[in-house]
Amino acid sequence: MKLAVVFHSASGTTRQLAQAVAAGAATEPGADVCMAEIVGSDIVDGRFQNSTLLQQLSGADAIVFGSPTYMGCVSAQFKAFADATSELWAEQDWADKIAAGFTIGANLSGDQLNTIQYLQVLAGQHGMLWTGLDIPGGFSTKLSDPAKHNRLGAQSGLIAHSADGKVHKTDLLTAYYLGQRVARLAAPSATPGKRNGNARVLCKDPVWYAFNRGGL
Ligand SMILES: Cc1cc2nc3c(=O)[nH]c(=O)nc-3n(C[C@H](O)[C@H](O)[C@H](O)COP(=O)(O)O)c2cc1C
Repeated sequence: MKLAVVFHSASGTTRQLAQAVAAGAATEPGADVCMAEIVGSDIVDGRFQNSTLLQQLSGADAIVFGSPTYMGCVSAQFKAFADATSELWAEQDWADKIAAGFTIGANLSGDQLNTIQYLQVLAGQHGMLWTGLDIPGGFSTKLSDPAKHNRLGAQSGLIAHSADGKVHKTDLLTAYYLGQRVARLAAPSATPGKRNGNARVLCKDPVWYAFNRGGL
């Protein structure tokens, strides 16, 4: 199973989340995970021109989209990438791939949800199958989750917040979990509507990469 994380990041916080998503996805047995970063030189005269990256994504079973929130939506660089997928859209090349998304903003309520919803619409246009987070913020009565994943409580995708350029450990752990979840759902053994194998193991310790498989 191949999973790609495609993202844009100017100052590195979205990149850290992307790395965490990829690391979480890599824990799924048989997962082949790649990071695809959208960079300025991919964009020529306002158009995203990196056809190699697009081909790479077409070969994936699951794609996780990541962008910083800029002015209440994805960054211009991410949007240039999204516009360039229109030829693939015409063929519905990405139909039935699993999709998910994440974003980060400097304000606690900095309109990040609109970014997630844009990513969800993008996935919908491609006929992809969107997956969010199955963690109800701090309100779970069934989960033992001392790390308090999904601290900001968004479930359509991961919303993170950083006021100082540092990424909160819990946001990284939630990104890691999102990667695990997407990889698990994209795995050939996945059964729709059922959790399989080692599903839904939350980290007990909010330390980056201190993944504890004895979770639940
Ligand atoms: C042009 C621009 C627009 C931004 N707009 C928003 C915004 O609408 N809401 C928000 O919460 N943060 C906003 N931010 C802050 C960024 O989302 C935040 O710094 C983020 O961590 C940057 O991600 P990066 O480190 O991956 O580049 C904006 C930053 C820039 C440069």
